[in-house]
Amino acid sequence: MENPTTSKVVLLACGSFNPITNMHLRMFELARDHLEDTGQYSVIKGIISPVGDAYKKKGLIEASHRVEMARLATESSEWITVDSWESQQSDWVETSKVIRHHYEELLAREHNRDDVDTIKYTKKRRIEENYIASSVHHRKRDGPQLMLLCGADVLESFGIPNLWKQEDIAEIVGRYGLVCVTRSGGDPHKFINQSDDLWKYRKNIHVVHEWVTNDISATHVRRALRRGRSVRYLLPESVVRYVQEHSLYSAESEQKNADVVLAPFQKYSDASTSG
Ligand SMILES: Nc1ncnc2c1ncn2[C@@H]1O[C@H](COP(=O)(O)OP(=O)(O)OP(=O)(O)O)[C@@H](O)[C@H]1O
Ligand SMILES: NC(=O)c1ccc[n+]([C@@H]2O[C@H](COP(=O)(O)O)[C@@H](O)[C@H]2O)c1
Repeated sequence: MENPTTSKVVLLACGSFNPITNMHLRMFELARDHLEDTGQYSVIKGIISPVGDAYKKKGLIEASHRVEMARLATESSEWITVDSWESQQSDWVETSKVIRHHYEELLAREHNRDDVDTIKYTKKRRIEENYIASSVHHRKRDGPQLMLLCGADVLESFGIPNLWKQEDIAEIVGRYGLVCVTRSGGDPHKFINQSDDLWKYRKNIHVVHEWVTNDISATHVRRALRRGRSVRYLLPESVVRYVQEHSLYSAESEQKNADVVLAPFQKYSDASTSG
């Protein structure tokens, strides 16, 4: 049964997922436990959104493979899903726009649910229209919240000059909210403290401490694969099989986009640091 005192949350993780690792999946579990422990939130869904090919990061293999691996990895999860909308766009989509897209989808889904509920309700009890309208309004206010889920490296990347637009950071953190999982070497609390912009929105930033030092990274996995080393237990078994079947990640694939001088996400000229 839904607890009426908690806010429903959908977690959205954006990244290359090149390939998806066990740590990406663990990040969702850690975030859900952390938010639900506060007694204020109930996490209803997790969305993995792999970036499109136009991101042009070095070594980024085709989105179709990355999406498929993420699908295999989440097959057994009851709440983590994969969404390919971002990966199918021909141009790179800034993260703020990806969040906006998913938020609109959530609202549309809620709206449809409200419509169905309203019809059922009217049929059953024939309550006056204005009462129904007010209950629909109430539900909207209590609709799910969308939060961006990321590792501490992404939060700290907010401080890299010309990487993120200041208004995008304000929108992501101020309007939606952020759940940030610690990663070895980083100190998100210190970073938030040193940034005036982030400090302003500190109540919307949930830092989740990962006590088990776990530095699995996709970079490490790709390196092991091109050296013919085992990646078992770093990735879900189904993903290990997929990588083998399609002979993914070689010295050659690591050179993809190596000649791209400035990738699209590095091209802002009007951006400034997060303060
Ligand atoms: N070990 C980890 N601990 C915490 N967060 C992580 C970890 N690995 C990945 N993440 C987070 O998962 C999201 C997607 O990550 P991404 O696809 O860039 O993986 P990555 O392992 O950092 O990749 P790469 O090594 O290719 O840069 C990011 O928010 C990233 O910070
Ligand atoms: N300005 C922006 O919106 C911006 C800048 C850099 C990275 N990103 C996003 O952050 C994620 C980072 O992923 P990687 O760490 O794999 O590069 C990607 O989803 C990327 O689209 C967004």
